[in-house]
Amino acid sequence: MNWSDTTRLIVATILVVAYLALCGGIYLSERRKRRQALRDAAALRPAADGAQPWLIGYASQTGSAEQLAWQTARMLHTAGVPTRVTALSDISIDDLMQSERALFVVSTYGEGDPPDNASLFATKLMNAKQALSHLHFGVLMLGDSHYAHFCGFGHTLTSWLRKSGAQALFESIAADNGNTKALHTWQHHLSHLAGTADTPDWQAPSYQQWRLAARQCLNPDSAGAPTFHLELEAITDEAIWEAGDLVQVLAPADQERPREYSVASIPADGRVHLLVRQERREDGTLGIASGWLTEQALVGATIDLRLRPHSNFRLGDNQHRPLILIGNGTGLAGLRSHLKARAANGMQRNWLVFGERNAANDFYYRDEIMAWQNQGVLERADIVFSRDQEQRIYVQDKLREQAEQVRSWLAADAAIYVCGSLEGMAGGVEAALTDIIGSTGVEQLIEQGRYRRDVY
Ligand SMILES: Cc1cc2nc3c(=O)[nH]c(=O)nc-3n(C[C@H](O)[C@H](O)[C@H](O)COP(=O)(O)O)c2cc1C
Repeated sequence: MNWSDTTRLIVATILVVAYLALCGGIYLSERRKRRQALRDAAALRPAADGAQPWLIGYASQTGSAEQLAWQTARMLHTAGVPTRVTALSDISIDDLMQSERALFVVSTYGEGDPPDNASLFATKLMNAKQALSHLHFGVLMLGDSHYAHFCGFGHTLTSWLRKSGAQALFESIAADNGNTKALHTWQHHLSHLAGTADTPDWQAPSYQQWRLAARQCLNPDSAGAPTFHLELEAITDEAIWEAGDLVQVLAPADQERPREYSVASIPADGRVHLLVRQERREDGTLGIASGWLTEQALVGATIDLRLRPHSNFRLGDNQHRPLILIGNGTGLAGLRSHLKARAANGMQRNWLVFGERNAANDFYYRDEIMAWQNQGVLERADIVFSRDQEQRIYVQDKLREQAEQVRSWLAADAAIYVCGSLEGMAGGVEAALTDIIGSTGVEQLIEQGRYRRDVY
């Protein structure tokens, strides 16, 4: 064996060992998660006497309703009431026929629409009256009264249950932005039903202090509103999050209404990155939260922030699949965190379809995106600038143009992640996908967890 053969052997051995260590790491982390899930389920297992579990269904986009559903289950469990917690889309008509008591914790999106993980339930079960006279139910409706259809889906669900003959255990409760009084009313009803004394209030979400470490305008001279890249450092606790997660920020001028932003970085960056567009109201004044983050707070200022796990938009089971990442404007934030995670994990089957106005001013993170293309982290990138040519083109037009590619990526088991504006983009993308793979195809993607959205 000559010298270069020995070197090759050493390098090959190191690569094999590194690969085995990586596989081992993934295996251990998956095993930890599985064990935690089993522990959660075991803690809430039905009582041995065969008592009928209460069904607790949640409809949740960004996790608040899901979290409250689990809190509800834990509280009932403590009182000796067995429960079964599940997303609305996983509830069948048989589940409802076999349950005597069901509690629903549901949020609302769009124009009074259900969150994605309830859309199948809404289209398949709620499209007709069912025979549910045996069922007793309670509904906690999460929403935001700034929207025209406040708690719209909660109300639609309540009236469908009533029309189907189910009996309300109490009036459905509307919680405006997680309002503590409404949550207390819900807890009070639960205690009463479970036959326990009122339990202590659930804690209002706690915020941590973060330092605004850097801020940069990404689109000087843009025809659109200024958009900023922000970097924040945790002052107190160690920060834990995953690609796809969100933050909630409290602006000093409005401590009642936190604003949500998608995180644009991964923990390995050491900082939470945000992509924030500066909003201006019609009278020319700055938006409360975006004005605070992009202008009034000085670099070095303390920001009240909390990280929110966004289970619907994390990679989860999709981490081994090819990804089609679609978005516009500040939606690039959520896609960037995924691309960073993919680059760190050596996953190269990624296709970015991103839209903004003009290449000259609005190509956020251009160098990074080009570098990902050169390094092969992005197998394909279609950056669409709507106003760089006579005829406006958008991400949905690009998808239609690339229909064959979309079909071939989906045939290779790809998952689709959409981040950005609800108005125009999200609906346009869904219509394009429906044209390309049919409505049954889209439904199947949703059912398989391969169509995830973080839209606002
Ligand atoms: C893009 C977007 C659209 C929303 N649309 C509505 C709406 O039409 N009506 C409403 O009451 N609340 C609306 N909300 C507020 C959510 O329902 C509310 O924040 C809820 O607590 C989210 O719960 P979740 O984390 O379980 O999804 C909207 C929130 C966002 C971000």
